[in-house]
Amino acid sequence: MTKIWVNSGDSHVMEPDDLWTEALPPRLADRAPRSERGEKYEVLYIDGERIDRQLNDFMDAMRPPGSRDLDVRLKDLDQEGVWGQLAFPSMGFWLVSITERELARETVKAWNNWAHTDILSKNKRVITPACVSTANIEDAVAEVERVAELGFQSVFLPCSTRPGEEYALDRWEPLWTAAERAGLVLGFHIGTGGENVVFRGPGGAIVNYMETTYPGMRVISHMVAGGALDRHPDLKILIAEGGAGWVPAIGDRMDEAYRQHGMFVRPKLSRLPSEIIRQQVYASFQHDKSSVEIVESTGYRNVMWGDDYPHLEGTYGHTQSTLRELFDGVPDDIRERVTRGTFNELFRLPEQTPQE
Ligand SMILES: CC(C)(COP(=O)(O)O)[C@@H](O)C(=O)NCCC(=O)NCCSC(=O)[C@]1(C)CCC[C@@]2(C)[C@@H]3[C@@H]4C[C@@H]5C[C@]3(C[C@]5(C)O4)[C@H](O)C[C@@H]21
Ligand SMILES: [Mn+2]
Repeated sequence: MTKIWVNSGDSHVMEPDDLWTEALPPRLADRAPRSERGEKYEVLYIDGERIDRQLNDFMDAMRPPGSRDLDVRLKDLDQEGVWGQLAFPSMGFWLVSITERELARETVKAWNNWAHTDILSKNKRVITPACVSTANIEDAVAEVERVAELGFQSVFLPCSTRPGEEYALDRWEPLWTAAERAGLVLGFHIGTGGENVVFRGPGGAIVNYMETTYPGMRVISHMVAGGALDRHPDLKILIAEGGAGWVPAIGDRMDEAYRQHGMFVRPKLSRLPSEIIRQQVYASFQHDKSSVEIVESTGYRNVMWGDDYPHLEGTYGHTQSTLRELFDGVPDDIRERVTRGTFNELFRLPEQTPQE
């Protein structure tokens, strides 16, 4: 049976444990994110703060052979039919929790230098976003300009922000300007920037899974209603791993707010929220049938498949069967759009995806 070749808009690199100890002086490296295996949980330390993270068995469960080895990863990808990946950070996700300016700036720079040297410069199929400081916008702008020169095509940002730092606020404007000017896609990955376990009780595993999806919606409402995307029409944002079926629906609801509460709306927008979403907002999913169905039923086309490799929520080991279930009976142009076209609209891979 011929393979359906796809690009993945949501994958992950697993950083070496000594990334920051190798790159930074001890006075900074000792405060960089590090994880230790506790009795039951992986224990995370960030700038001296201890955070009990994931259940050990949860973390152990997600380990395809190539998680930490690029050459083996490419073999995994050939086996699964994935040509290219936009591979988000793993430990690098926690850099967004650092609020001290120098530590944030230096740990981010070290992460980007590692990704450039060990991933981007060593292969033609896996690219990573760059990290930026969320502690100081000036530093974030400087890093955007630096990584654009190095060939990065996107920037990772957390879906949740600290109170008073919401994305609709003006504080972020220099970063939007720099990212648009550099042509970098803003990649907001779900489950970052806030607590991922907010409910302990019946249904906790599913409730918390949903609780990490909602901040992805909030990113869109802030970036659209706050005017950032209207002011920067060439800026594109990707909500990674949150599914895509709900995107047109929130566009409708924001249009309704824009019209029915027009007397309260500020800033006024040059386009309806749903138009801005259709032109500048992208979303990735792994298994959701609804993410494919809404392309044909609503005409929202910025839907991108993702393998979430090497995470448990991803498709490693069952990618081709997932793709056949998703695209059986789906018109070719929609399958092509979701499996490769949307990715290729946002990112340039040195070597193009093989045709089926
Ligand atoms: C949720 C509980 C504690 C409920 O327990 P109880 O029934 O009350 O005893 C239990 O079921 C559990 O620990 N489950 C493990 C999975 C989990 O932590 N779920 C949280 C919500 S889902 C999530 O946070 C995603 C978005 C999706 C799963 C992978 C995820 C945790 C990843 C994983 C772990 C870590 C966090 C990270 C990036 C990272 C490097 O990879 C994202 O920031 C976030 C992400
Ligand atoms: Mn992911």
